[in-house]
Amino acid sequence: MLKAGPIWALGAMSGTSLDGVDAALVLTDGERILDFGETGYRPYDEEERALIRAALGRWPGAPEVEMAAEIVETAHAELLSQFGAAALVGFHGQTLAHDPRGRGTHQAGNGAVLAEVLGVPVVWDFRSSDVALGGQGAPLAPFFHFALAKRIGATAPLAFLNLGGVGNLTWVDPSKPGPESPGACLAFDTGPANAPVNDLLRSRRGLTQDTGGELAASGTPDAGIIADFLAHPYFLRMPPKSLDRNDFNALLAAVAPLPDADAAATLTRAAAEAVVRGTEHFPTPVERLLVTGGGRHNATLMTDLAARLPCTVAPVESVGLDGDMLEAQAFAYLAVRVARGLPTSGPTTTGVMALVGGGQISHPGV
Ligand SMILES: Nc1ncnc2c1ncn2[C@@H]1O[C@H](COP(=O)(O)OP(=O)(O)OP(=O)(O)O)[C@@H](O)[C@H]1O
Ligand SMILES: CC(=O)N[C@H]1[C@@H]2OC[C@@H](O2)[C@@H](O)[C@@H]1O[C@H](C)C(=O)O
Repeated sequence: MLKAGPIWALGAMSGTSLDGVDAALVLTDGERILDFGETGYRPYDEEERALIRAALGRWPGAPEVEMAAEIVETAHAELLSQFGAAALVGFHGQTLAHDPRGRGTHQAGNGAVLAEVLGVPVVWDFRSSDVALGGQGAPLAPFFHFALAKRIGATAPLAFLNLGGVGNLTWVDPSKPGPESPGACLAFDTGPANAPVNDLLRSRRGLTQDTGGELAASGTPDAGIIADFLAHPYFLRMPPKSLDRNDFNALLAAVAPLPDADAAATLTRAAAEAVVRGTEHFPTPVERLLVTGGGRHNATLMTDLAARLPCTVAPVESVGLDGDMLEAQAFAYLAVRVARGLPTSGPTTTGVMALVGGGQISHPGV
């Protein structure tokens, strides 16, 4: 087991929006964050993205999954081998299917392969043991969010919102001693965030995203579709709770008859409303919501949120953090926690029965 004391760990995340791999160095002892280091990004090209997309919703054993895993491993090896100083790697992989109370959760990419290529220990498969112990296996960033709240000197409860393919919220109380302390964190997925609008732009216009939320800004949200969406039982379910990228495909189907701009406006407003519903589960109100993930670049989504929430809504850059790299940094931090035998999730972040340290460690040459 890793001894106490800070090390530079390299985290890597390939998120549900399928844009590419983010990587970032963090100096941490698995409790405190002492510094942030170099970052990098390796986009998937069109062919790679199409092959990963073809594996979504499939499980190990399917040829599409093997193909996706190879792409994920190669992209990570290319990106991570450019970093020098890491003593440990945290490799999330690419979620292809997530069904925690059914077939489980699967992130493509084998950490043992990466450990060989990189010549350093790799922590990976972060979600399976949480699911095996009755948890959702997601979200896992909350313990890192707690450490971030401490690092920025927060003393009152605040929330982090990640707007990736799916959205997730973490409420944290930084006055508690650690993320595993009772009452320190509450976390859950809010609903679809960028994934539906990306899928719309891809199918209607051959684009990857609604840059700046400009198309959505030029349309009118369909109130009936949003009301139907918000009637989904997911929003009333008590957290912790998590989602698969494709759990809300019905929303995308519902906007099919609308013109492009109205469809984009509807999907964007739905993402914002899902977050608002999420905040209703907070144990206490927060004064600020710090937004990370690519959706913070979507001005329409950010305006929709600010107009509907009683607190300050600001990108994490407002407190000196990097919203494009936060999740990669999270997996660097979590890797050190795994290596030190510290928990990475608990009953209030994933609904797991007890505190659990997810992840297996692969060493090179073994
Ligand atoms: N300038 C922009 N304007 C609008 N949307 C943007 C912009 N930049 C990024 N995005 C959105 O953010 C997405 C990428 O976000 P991010 O990298 O946080 O997602 P992810 O990490 O793949 O997802 P997850 O957190 O669900 O795993 C893009 O696919 C796009 O939808
Ligand atoms: C199963 C899975 O990969 N979930 C992702 C996804 O993307 C956002 C949201 O859904 C969150 O639950 C999670 O990722 C972040 C990094 C997390 O685990 O905190």
